[in-house]
Amino acid sequence: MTLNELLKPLGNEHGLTPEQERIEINQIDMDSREVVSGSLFFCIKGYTVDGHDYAHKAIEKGAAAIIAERPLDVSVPVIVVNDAKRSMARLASHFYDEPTKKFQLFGVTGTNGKTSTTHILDQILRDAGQKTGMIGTMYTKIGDQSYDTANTTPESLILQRTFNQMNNEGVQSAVMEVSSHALHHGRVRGCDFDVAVFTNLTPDHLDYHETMEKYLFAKSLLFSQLGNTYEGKKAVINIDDLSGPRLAQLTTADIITYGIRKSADVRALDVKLTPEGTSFVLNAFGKNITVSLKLIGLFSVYNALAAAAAALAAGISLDELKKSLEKVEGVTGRFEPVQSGQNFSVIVDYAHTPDSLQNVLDTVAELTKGDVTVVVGCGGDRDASKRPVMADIAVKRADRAIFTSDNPRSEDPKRILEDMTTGLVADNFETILDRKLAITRAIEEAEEGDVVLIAGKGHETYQDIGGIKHHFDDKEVATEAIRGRKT
Ligand SMILES: CC(=O)N[C@H]1[C@@H](OP(=O)(O)OP(=O)(O)OC[C@H]2O[C@@H](n3ccc(=O)[nH]c3=O)[C@H](O)[C@@H]2O)O[C@H](CO)[C@@H](O)[C@@H]1O[C@H](C)C(=O)N[C@@H](C)C(=O)N[C@H](CCC(=O)O)C(=O)O
Ligand SMILES: Nc1ncnc2c1ncn2[C@@H]1O[C@H](COP(=O)(O)OP(=O)(O)OP(=O)(O)O)[C@@H](O)[C@H]1O
Ligand SMILES: N[C@H](CCC[C@H](N)C(=O)O)C(=O)O
Ligand SMILES: [Mg+2]
Repeated sequence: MTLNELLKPLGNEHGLTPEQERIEINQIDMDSREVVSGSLFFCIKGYTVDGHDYAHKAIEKGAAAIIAERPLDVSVPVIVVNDAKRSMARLASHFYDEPTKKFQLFGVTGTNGKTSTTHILDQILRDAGQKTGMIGTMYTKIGDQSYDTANTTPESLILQRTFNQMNNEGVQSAVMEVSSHALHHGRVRGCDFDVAVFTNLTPDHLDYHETMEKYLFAKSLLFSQLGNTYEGKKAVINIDDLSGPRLAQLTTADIITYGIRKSADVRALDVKLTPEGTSFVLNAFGKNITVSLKLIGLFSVYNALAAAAAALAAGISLDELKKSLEKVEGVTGRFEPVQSGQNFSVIVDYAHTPDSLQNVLDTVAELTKGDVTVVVGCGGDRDASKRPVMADIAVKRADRAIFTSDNPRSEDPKRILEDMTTGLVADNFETILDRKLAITRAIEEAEEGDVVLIAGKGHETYQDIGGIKHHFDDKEVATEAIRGRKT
């Protein structure tokens, strides 16, 4: 594609000579280390460094033109824009010929349940015979091939590149998690969502968004960018959540509500929770069907409803989706039991917000007669306001809490534990900084019928201490501790 053709979405006035307009662009990049001969390089101001400082490196590697937010004294054409990130999102979708217009795109946002909901929806779509793509916290997946990702929702350029690959590989539907950071940063600008799903909104990321109002505002961008009703776009909204009705007001798309407590288009009635699974009557647009899930807890019913409503929005039949819901297995690291022949339960879960910890502890309490010990910490360089709240939930809803390190990142792990426990009035907790020791202690002291809930890191296979990722897997450590017990 020529530079002139590539720049079309930005308007026509770039001050380029006819010769510069004809420059052939064969790749677009935001990382100088990936630039090849003929790349267009975007200078992005990051949190750590400023991409403008890497323009020279990019040119050394063959960049043919630069998009920047200020003029640069370099040997290749520089197109100056007000906001390089926004321009990148628009140009990336154009460069790859608007890939998301060519398949069905589902976006799932909300504080908790995005990964779980996307996995359930993916199962339903696959069972309906579709080739699917997935983008989220755990990986990017195209068909059966998965790729590592650094973010829950990657930067626009990486997103559009991935969508292009999905398109080339014949993907019919893609399901993605859309984080509030991504919405606020404009990473999903240029994504043509067909169905947007809202799970819930509870406190998290307030270091970044500052207030719940601003956090909701960021989430709402997914719904306000959904387009108008004539395009058949659908907004799938949890109407039991306090923010649900507000989001419904912020979109002109068709609305499909789901929930349990209130009247909704897609509703679960007569919910029965057991340690083995969950059953309910699924009432969808007036039609009833019974569903038995292998998934545990009321929150899983919400995730199943969200996925079911999105699938119905996309034309999947109720009978088809019932079959998928009944076979869907839990996602790695989400309420996942660790079994090594012991006579007590060990559950690894990814609860890292107050609401998810509360939900999971309530679920455990409801399903068990024994004592519950929770092992939990809070991540460093993340919302510190949730630390005392999570500690308070832990001591109130478990019989005993062991507070430990999560991913301290650049913070002093002792300080994080102090943030959690200073002012905590309770006598049923202790702090053990070393996560392995904390898990081992909880498991060594468990008695028959008890539950040990290891929360916060779920599927993660590392612990980030001071920016270095050490191998750490809660499930591995728990299995080792169970095997090491004398009885
Ligand atoms: C705070 C934040 O959002 N950071 C994101 C940001 O990193 P950054 O600002 O530090 O980037 P930087 O290193 O300063 O680089 C700036 C620019 O210089 C370029 N560069 C850099 C070095 C070089 O040699 N050459 C070069 O060209 C970089 O490619 C980049 O374009 O841009 C990176 C590339 O896109 C992201 O991976 C990174 O996410 C980090 C990993 C992160 O932790 N983000 C969190 C806050 C986040 O976004 N989380 C949400 C999920 C939240 C949730 O709901 O749970 C998510 O969607 O992941
Ligand atoms: N619908 C829900 N409501 C409340 N808590 C939930 C819900 N679904 C899952 N959880 C809890 O939240 C944890 C994380 O779930 P999941 O990974 O699906 O969320 P997520 O929104 O993808 O999180 P992240 O923001 O890290 O990507 C689970 O381990 C469980 O404890
Ligand atoms: N996507 C979440 C993951 C948190 C996981 C937890 N283990 C932590 O490190 O805080 C975040 O970036 O806030
Ligand atoms: Mg996720």
